Amino acid sequence: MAFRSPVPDYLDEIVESLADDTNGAVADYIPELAQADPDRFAVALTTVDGRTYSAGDDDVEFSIQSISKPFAYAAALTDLGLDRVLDKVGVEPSGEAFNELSLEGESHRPMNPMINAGAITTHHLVGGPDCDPDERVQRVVRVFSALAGRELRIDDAVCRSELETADRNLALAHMLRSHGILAGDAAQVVRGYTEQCSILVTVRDLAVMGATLAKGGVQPVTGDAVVEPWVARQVLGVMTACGMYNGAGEWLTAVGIPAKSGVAGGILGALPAQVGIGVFSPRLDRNGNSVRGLRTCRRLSADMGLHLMEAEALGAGALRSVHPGTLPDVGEVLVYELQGIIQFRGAETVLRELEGASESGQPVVFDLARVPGLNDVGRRMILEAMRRLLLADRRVFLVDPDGVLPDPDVGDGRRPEIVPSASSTDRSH
Ligand SMILES: NC(=O)CC[C@H](N)C(=O)O
Repeated sequence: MAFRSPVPDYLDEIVESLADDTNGAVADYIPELAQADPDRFAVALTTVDGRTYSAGDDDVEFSIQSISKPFAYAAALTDLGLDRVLDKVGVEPSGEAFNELSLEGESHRPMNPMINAGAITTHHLVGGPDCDPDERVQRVVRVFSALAGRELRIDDAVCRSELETADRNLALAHMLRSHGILAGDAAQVVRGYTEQCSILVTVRDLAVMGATLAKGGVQPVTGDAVVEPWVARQVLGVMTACGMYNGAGEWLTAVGIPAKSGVAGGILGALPAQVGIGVFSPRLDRNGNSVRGLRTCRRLSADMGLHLMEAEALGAGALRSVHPGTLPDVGEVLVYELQGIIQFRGAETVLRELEGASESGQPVVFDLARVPGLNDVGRRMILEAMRRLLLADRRVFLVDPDGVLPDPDVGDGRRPEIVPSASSTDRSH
């Protein structure tokens, strides 16, 4: 029998075991959402290397609603840069409901882009101040589609229905205009924001979009760099601080997955460097979060250790061994054999070991054959180690069969000498 991964079985089990929780109620302040089938339930998980697992009603589309907020924020950051966005919208949790007019004291900036006041302002920032309103919505749809890796569309019925009852958002927009935060026509901006909220997604779309944030802006299936790494980081930071409205502190400690919910019943999760998560179940709790969606996230966090603050030995053992070896025409060398992804923590163990090593003057070999990659800090720290060794007149060699340290210029034009490998004499681990 063919091997089957237990991951989809695990997701099936979650859906089965939570299916009979019928607590909560579908949102009815948007008439069209009140029509939703309350029993729908789906979960999807996408790894940062692009594999999606899903269970339940994973092909049912629903309107993205407030889950559009982090992605529109990403688009605004991309279009205007951090400073111009921060000028208009803050990054502090409001501790209030999503539709409160939570403005900061002096600046009158909305507290953050995850509440409606901030999201309406953010929508208007997309494309810059001179962007035509329809073009702005098109830009939002394009960015969301690139994140999801497929052409997304707006549900006109949901949009029309919400616009008929949009007094609250219109009021927010007018207040924002009166404070000079919002420049556009209030009705026009609310229309655009509502269209943005009416974009249809499935849990699989959300999981992939979340995985894109978790992967520093690179869509894990298409490989496209949809947003820059600093944008993904900024968005995840804001989701962590403000994503779950008034429950932010409880959520961060108990679940620890940067997340965003929407009133149609969707929840987006994104755990940096690991996974994106999408859940859908229309019955909501008092805060407007999907009841089964929240429980699903709790299960994933508890069962799979998917928690931001989980400090398991990531990057441990970066220095696999230090051992004497020989190189043809060179003779005795000291081999530093590295392994795993090299980040600050791993590189630091290498630097520390070099510091402790005797002043033998022996040539040093950095063996990266077991290193799949270095992040920017890891790369700079290893190159700096090489630079200091070269300055001290040590010969430095690099074993890098996979080219994980391309162009190893140590900063002053000097480079380590490239060798295929050093044969070890006495291996001592
Ligand atoms: N929390 C939500 O999903 C709210 C989104 C909805 N479109 C609104 O603005 O009211």
